[in-house]
Amino acid sequence: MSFMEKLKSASQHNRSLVCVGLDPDLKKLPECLKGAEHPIFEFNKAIVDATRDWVSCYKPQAAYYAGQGADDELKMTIDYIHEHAPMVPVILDVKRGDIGSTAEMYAREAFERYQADAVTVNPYMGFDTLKPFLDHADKGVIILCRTSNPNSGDLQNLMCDGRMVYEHVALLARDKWNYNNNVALVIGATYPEELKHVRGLCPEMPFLVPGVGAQGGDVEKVVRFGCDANGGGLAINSSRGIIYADRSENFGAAAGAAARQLRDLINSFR
Ligand SMILES: O=C(O)c1cc(=O)[nH]c(=O)n1[C@@H]1O[C@H](COP(=O)(O)O)[C@@H](O)[C@H]1O
Repeated sequence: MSFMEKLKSASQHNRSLVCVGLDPDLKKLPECLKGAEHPIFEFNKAIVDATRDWVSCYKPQAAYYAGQGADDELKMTIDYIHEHAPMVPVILDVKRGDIGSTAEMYAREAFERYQADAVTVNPYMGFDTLKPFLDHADKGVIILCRTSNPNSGDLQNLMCDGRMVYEHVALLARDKWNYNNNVALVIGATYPEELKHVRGLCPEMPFLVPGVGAQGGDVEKVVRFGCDANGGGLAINSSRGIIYADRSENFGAAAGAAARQLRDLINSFR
């Protein structure tokens, strides 16, 4: 099954637009996991076990694994999701972007080494740097468009040929880069007006929307402005807001409850 089919099917089956971000920081893990051989994996495993019925996808952020020397635990986590939550796709959030020959290797890293269903990419260097990802027709390629961070407008809102840079990205994604129907866009929940605008430009494209929870994005606006005509088309990510819902030994159950609560809140606006 392709990423797009998997995302749709998990979203329908679990009636959920929630993406759980697996961004484990060793310093924030519950005491009960300290001293475990693979604490990050054990943490993720409990989060996945508790949340898999309430989500449409998972998104491990690669920096948390690379920065803490835990590449093996990233691989173990993705393998675990494929085995124990096989209908739920995995987005490897690594925001890649480099010249074509290097991008080929990054695509191999995401899709062959880690067996991710989708990857996040940075379009700053242009089409040839995205092509090695886009050519994998069954994999999702999720392109940064209007990101959630405070200074995202520095470049993304610059006017150029009568449009802002992020609008150019949305139009290129819609008209030139989506030749395998495997493209999605990242739009931050912290910029709901831009989300509405990009939905107008790209009525059918799925959007990954990070920035609810810890970054304070407004869930109601995200849903009302971002859904497609069928009330779907969004993967709304929360990482810290779900994985650290409780930092005692009860963390798994608390994450499950937080994911379910976010799912229900989102659904109440659909
Ligand atoms: O591509 C992303 O996922 C992403 C894009 C963006 O514009 N903003 C953003 O926060 N993210 C990621 O989404 C997650 C947000 O985490 P929380 O703020 O803890 O929910 C992190 O993994 C970020 O790297």
